[in-house]
Amino acid sequence: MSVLSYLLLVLVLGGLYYGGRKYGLRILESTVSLYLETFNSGVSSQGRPISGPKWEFPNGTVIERFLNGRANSEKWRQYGSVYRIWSGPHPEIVITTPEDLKYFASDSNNHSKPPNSNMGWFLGELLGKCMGLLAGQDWKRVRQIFSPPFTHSATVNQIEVIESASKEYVAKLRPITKSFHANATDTSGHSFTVPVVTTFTKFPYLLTARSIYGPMTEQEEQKLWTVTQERLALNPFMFGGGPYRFERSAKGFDSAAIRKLRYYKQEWYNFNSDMVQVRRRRGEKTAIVSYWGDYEAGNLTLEELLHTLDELLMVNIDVFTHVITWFITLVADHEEIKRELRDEIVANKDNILGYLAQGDTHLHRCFYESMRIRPFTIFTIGECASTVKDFHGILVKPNTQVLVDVLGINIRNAFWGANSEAFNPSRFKNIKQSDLRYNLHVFGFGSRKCMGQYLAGHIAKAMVVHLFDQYEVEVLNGRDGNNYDTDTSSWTPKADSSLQLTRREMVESI
Ligand code: HEM
Repeated sequence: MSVLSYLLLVLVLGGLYYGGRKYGLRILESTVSLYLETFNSGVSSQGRPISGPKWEFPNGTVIERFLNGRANSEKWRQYGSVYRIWSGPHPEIVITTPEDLKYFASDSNNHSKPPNSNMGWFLGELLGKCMGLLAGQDWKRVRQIFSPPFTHSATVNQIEVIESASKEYVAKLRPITKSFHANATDTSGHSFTVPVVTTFTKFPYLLTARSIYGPMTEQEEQKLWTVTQERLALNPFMFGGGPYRFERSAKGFDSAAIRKLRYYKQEWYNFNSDMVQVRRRRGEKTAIVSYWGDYEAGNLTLEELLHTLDELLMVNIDVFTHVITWFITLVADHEEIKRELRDEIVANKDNILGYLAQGDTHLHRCFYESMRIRPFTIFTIGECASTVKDFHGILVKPNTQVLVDVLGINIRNAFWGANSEAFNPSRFKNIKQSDLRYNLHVFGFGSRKCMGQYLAGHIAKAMVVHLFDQYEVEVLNGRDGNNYDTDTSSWTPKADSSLQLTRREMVESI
């Protein structure tokens, strides 16, 4: 080899190495995108082509959809009203209008869910068989077993307990919050400051747990809280995708995560089994005893039982905290709305239980309005139709997951008028319930509506009623003009405000 050709070879190899290092990721992403668009497009080549963001290493666009949903909902509008994103190698079709939602939901009884919601093996280990991811007869069977304590009438029977526990919790906020975070500061003799997220996470969670386990001792609550922390520590792997999508690669890549997963699964089994034994010995017929009985009778598998309990508690802790933090922050930050709420609370103090259950109150409208403008997830969890779906010529193949852009329904929708982003609970006053069906997404749609919606509503409303009755509530930090800070430490973007609470000694307590 001559010196010249050797130099040429070195130049070419060096160029490839340098180019690979500099552009390797882009080349990889473009190649994978092209491959997936050709061989796993999710749409039929007989119809109109679909566009959407490019596949990104290593998970497609799924992380972006969960953690940065609000910004992406805006950014991805450039792809039209129906577009495609990716969860790992799986195409997911996003619809953004009430008309398309109505058309998609028209046969929702026959919809299914893709295995592990397209999130891979690690999520499947925790939630693969939970009710929310089942379909067909399996879903019907499991929903029938789990739903009795959560029906409207069953939760109305729990309101008294929820109401008095909330009143007590709120009354003791100063000593309670001082004990679990250092920055629950006294600003004067009557006022103190609390961060909304930590103050309203554990208590509503334990109230939800009470509807499953019945009254719990302090030790049982502490144990549940410890297991919950172990479970929440697994969320990054569950959402992280990459190697965690497959059993082999997860085990090869991160044995520590696998050890944590196994430990949690054993602890979760032990906790529930212990709770059942104690309640059985006392002859109590709480929901957990009935669920466990169905498992022993062969009506539920152990995975269905433990995964669904995980869904009810561990998944929903982030959902519920999200909803409560926005409910409180938005009311606290709108003087007129806050005043109207206080007046309504005073007017209803002799019938507080009935007031909490009512759906035609300012309180209820505040609850719905906060969920409308601050949904816990911008893109829905998604489901698949069993037939081809024709969205304006884009033919989505059966069993392809379809997601709804909730902001497209709840905000960027002519139904809500010009000021659709403003927090204005009164807008619900003149709207018929039936008109909300495809124009509002808060507790889901079709037959898969949230099983915990009544319980969640009663708990959230009871907390808000007592908070605003007992204190003058102001948003101290966490707002910058019209924008609010969000807590991005987990998968739902909670309101990250701090509240100044001042005892309302002058107002007669309920
Ligand atoms: C205010 C708080 C809550 C909101 C906004 C909410 C919202 C939702 C939504 C939108 C869905 C449909 C998910 C999908 O697209 O598949 C859903 C499903 C579900 N939710 Fe909730 N949820 C809340 C609280 C709760 C609580 C506290 C529980 C437990 C007691 C719960 C249990 C469930 C279950 C089991 C499902 C699956 C239903 C099925 O597939 O049949 N939720 N929820």
